[in-house]
Amino acid sequence: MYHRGSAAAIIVYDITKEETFSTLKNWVTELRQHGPPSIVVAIAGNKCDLIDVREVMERDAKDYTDSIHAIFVETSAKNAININEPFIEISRRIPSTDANPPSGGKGFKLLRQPSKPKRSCC
Ligand SMILES: Nc1nc2c(ncn2[C@@H]2O[C@H](COP(=O)(O)OP(=O)(O)OP(=O)(O)O)[C@@H](O)[C@H]2O)c(=O)[nH]1
Repeated sequence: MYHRGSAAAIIVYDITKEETFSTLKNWVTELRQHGPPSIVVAIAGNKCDLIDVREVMERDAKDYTDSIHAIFVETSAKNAININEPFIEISRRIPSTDANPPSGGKGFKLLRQPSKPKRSCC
């Protein structure tokens, strides 16, 4: 896992494999110990279309993610369920890096600087 300078991390487990949820907890511990202190963590329980073979209960995953203040969502990459949601929530939680935005919040125009006249030796 490479996390130096990261603003956010999404950790994915497979809801049909309990061991992937246990492994995820190790990654969270690693992130908390060595990752940036303000990193936003999102946990995605993938393959939520396979509820018949579910091994990780949604309630258990939610309780755990609440305890570590992480974003939680169950996803299905196969059926395109909740794929955008973690990204949207992450973008809400990442603090703005611009402490002094332009007044009015309407942005500003980048203007071309008048080029300095070239000096010539003769
Ligand atoms: N039913 C279902 N299958 C999925 C989903 N996402 C991935 N898969 C399938 O799971 C298998 C592994 O997908 P990969 O993208 O290779 O994921 P991986 O983490 O490398 O592999 P595993 O951990 O072994 O699942 C492939 O057969 C995918 O088609 C999903 O949301 N639902």
